[in-house]
Amino acid sequence: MLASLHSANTSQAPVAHFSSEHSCLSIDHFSLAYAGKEALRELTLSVPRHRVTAFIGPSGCGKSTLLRAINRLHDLNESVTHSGQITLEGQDIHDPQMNVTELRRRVGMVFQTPNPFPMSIYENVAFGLRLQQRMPKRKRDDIIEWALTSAALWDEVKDRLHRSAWQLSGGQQQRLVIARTLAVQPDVLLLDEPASALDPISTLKIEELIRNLKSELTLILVTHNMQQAARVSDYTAFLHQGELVEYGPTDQVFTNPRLQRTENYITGRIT
Ligand SMILES: Nc1ncnc2c1ncn2[C@@H]1O[C@H](COP(=O)(O)OP(=O)(O)OP(=O)(O)O)[C@@H](O)[C@H]1O
Repeated sequence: MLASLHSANTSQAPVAHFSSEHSCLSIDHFSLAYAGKEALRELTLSVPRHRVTAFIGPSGCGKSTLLRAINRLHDLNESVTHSGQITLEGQDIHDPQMNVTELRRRVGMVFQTPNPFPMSIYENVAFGLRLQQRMPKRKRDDIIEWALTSAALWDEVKDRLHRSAWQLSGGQQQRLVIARTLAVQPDVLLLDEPASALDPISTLKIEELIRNLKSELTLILVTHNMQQAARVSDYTAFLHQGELVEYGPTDQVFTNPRLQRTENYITGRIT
């Protein structure tokens, strides 16, 4: 899959462009404001399928806002206004035909702090499946084993599936949350600083998991940790003050950025 570079019409940002055949999610001149204050400005980019795309940028540049927009988590916030378009596999996520529950099944979200539900390991992973139509227990058990295996947790929990999820370590809880999200078979996984609350060993496990999961789905990773973005992502987008500054193959963005602003951030001159 080759990314060509072109300039977005409005911002002149160097942007990797993927054909619709390779793109899973497309963001087209998307702007978002909280109570009239712009947090994202005219973002245009497409996210390639079965790759890890990292969003980096200083605090407050709009990374989490973008993830929440992709999941329509701002729907109940009346102060939020937006313009432009986000499409998932060609379908406008704000189209009246779009079922928001189905959107959130197709686009899973994992937050910074692990948030297992106060129930057993098994029930956590089964949670989303129970919202779907009735499923035979045998099939549900198979999916739970598959999701826990995909999240690299099965071997550690297979003998205590009915114990409380809260007995797990922080790193295991985060992998459980990822398993819970995978169980409903999303197309996209949004990860908002998924390892920043974890110790170094747990962080490496999450990074390895992210690299392995791209055979299953498309991943978008928000991280402050540039080494982490360089280690796990295939493409990197640099946001600054709500604008997309640069987007391209991770090696290129980190070793040969096209814009001075990107280099300033990567070398620590913008914090
Ligand atoms: N619910 C909200 N209401 C009002 N303003 C908000 C809200 N959430 C975020 N903002 C503002 O939007 C801008 C972007 O915030 P956002 O959290 O998306 O940035 P970020 O890049 O994820 O930051 P960080 O790396 O610190 O998490 C900031 O100016 C922030 O203050």
